[in-house]
This record gives sequence, C-alpha cells and structure tokens, in this order.
Amino acid sequence: MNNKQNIILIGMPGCGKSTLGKALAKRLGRDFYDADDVIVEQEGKTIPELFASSEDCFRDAEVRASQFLAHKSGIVVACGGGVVKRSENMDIFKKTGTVFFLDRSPDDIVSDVDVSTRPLLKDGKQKVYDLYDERIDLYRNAADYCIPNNKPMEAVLDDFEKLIKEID
Ligand SMILES: Nc1ncnc2c1ncn2[C@@H]1O[C@H](COP(=O)(O)OP(=O)(O)O)[C@@H](O)[C@H]1O
Ligand SMILES: O=C(O)C1=C[C@@H](OP(=O)(O)O)[C@@H](O)[C@H](O)C1
Ligand SMILES: [Mg+2]
Repeated sequence: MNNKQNIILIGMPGCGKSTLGKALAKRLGRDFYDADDVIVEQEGKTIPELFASSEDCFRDAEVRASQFLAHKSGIVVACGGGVVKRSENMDIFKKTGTVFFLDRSPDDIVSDVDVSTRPLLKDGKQKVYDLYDERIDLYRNAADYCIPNNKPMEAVLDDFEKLIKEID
C-alpha cells in the first residue's frame, strides 16, 4: 500500500480501534491519531459535554475532525464508532485513505469494555447488541477491507500488517 495513503479504522465502540490502531502505527512507523482526541482538542470540550448538548453537536464536531485528519498523509486514524452515521465522513476519509473495518463480536466487546465510561453505552450491555444490529451494514458498506478481531491482539496485528503490505 502506498505509504502516503492514510489507514482509517472503523468499527463498534470497544472493537479495539484505539488500542490496535496505536500499535499498528508503531509497527509501521506512522503517526497515530485518535479521532475522539482530535475532537476534544479542536472543540475544547469533552465527549460527554458535546453529547450533553446533543448527539448532532458531537457529530458535527466529528465531521470537522474528519476533515482535519484527511488532510494529513501517511497516518493511522482510529475513528469513533459512530463515524459511519454521517456518510460524508466516509467520503472525506476515502479521498486520502483506505478504510478498514475491525470486526469484533458484541459478545467479546461486552466481556471486557467498561460500558459506564462510554456515553452511548451508559444504558448497559444490551446497547452494544442494539448498536451492532443498527450499524453492521454501515460498517461493511463503508469498508474497503475487513479485519476480524477474534484472536489475541498480536495475531490480529500480524494479519493487519500482512494485508497492508499485500494491497496496492
Ligand atoms: N483481540 C483482543 N484481545 C483482547 N482485548 C482486546 C482485543 N481487542 C480489543 N481489546 C480490548 O478491548 C478494549 C476496547 O478497545 P479500544 O481500543 O478502546 O476500542 P475502540 O477504540 O474501538 O472503542 C480495550 O481494553 C482493548 O485492550
Ligand atoms: O459509537 C459511537 O457513536 C461513539 C463511539 C466513541 O468512540 P469509540 O468507538 O472509540 O468508543 C465516541 O466517538 C463517542 O462516544 C461516540
Ligand atoms: Mg476508541
């Protein structure tokens, strides 16, 4: 894969985008950005504060962060889980990046994610299953490639790195 092309990770909250994205960037010697951190920095507000205004307010900020990130080159980006809810985000990222769907089962997600600290999951574990059903088609349709996250992280990173090296 062209090393200027950005690597964009999408998937459910708790699927491992931030953790695996950071580790992948390290392996590839690329810069890593967590889109949620960029939003907090650009807006000067926390994610719960933005959601407290409205989800739309957070989603507007997410579009601004997507635009900022897509102007960079050769980076790895962990998106927020809901980035696919606005199709313009995917159009923005695809101009300079390849989109990878990190597919982790809702059962694995609920087994180790602290739902109380994530605004959208604050109502409990059932929300993970509801979101998965709501979004699975959006993730599959937005993705250029799917990476199953169903084994130890180092093994998933090996698969990811191999795929990156294989594709043009
Ligand atoms: N393959 C895996 N094996 C074990 N734990 C994992 C795996 N993938 C993700 N996790 C864990 O799941 C949690 C959520 O990951 P995180 O990177 O915060 O997800 P996201 O950014 O997609 O919301 C973290 O504690 C992470 O270590
Ligand atoms: O799924 C979502 O709509 C969201 C996921 C979060 O990111 P993670 O996927 O990193 O948890 C964060 O962007 C925000 O709370 C909204
Ligand atoms: Mg994250």
